[in-house]
Amino acid sequence: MTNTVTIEVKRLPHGEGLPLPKYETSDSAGMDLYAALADGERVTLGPLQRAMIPTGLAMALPHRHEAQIRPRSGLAAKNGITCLNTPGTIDADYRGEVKVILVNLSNDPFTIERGMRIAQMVIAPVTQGTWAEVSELGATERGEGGFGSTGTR
Ligand SMILES: O=c1ccn([C@H]2C[C@H](O)[C@@H](COP(=O)(O)OP(=O)(O)OP(=O)(O)O)O2)c(=O)[nH]1
Ligand SMILES: [Mg+2]
Repeated sequence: MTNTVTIEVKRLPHGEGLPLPKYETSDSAGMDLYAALADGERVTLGPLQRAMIPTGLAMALPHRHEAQIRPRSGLAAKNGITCLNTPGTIDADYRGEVKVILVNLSNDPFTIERGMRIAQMVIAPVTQGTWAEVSELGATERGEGGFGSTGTR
């Protein structure tokens, strides 16, 4: 059974008329976010250009949850479009508009219009950490090895 939590959502004026994000299939992890640009407005990203795209939504996530804004693989594979700060973090206490920072990593311009599904949002539980300061950390098999220390094959 899929876990669900209820998310309060407020449509901002420029979000009116767009559907609320939804899961495209029954077991999808992410809901696709729509670009809430004005009717007829176009944002064209040239190579390596970025833009913050409005979603027209503000939300109140449940305590101890976050939303992760992730790229859509189709846009990445076909058009080189990804989220610059992936995964973007939406904090549970954020009440502003959710925005998507897109960047064009291809050599061709890419145009975004109202209603395009530009990214996806995954809801995830959050664990906060508290520090326990020590003078020595416990020994492990890995130790300080990292960054390829185990080889490539
Ligand atoms: O892709 C994103 C990333 C963040 N946010 C919003 C929600 C998030 O709760 C807030 C802060 O994000 P973050 O902590 O990543 O940014 P910051 O640069 O650390 O800003 P702040 O100082 O406001 O925390 O900005 C978005 O709308 N889209
Ligand atoms: Mg922050």
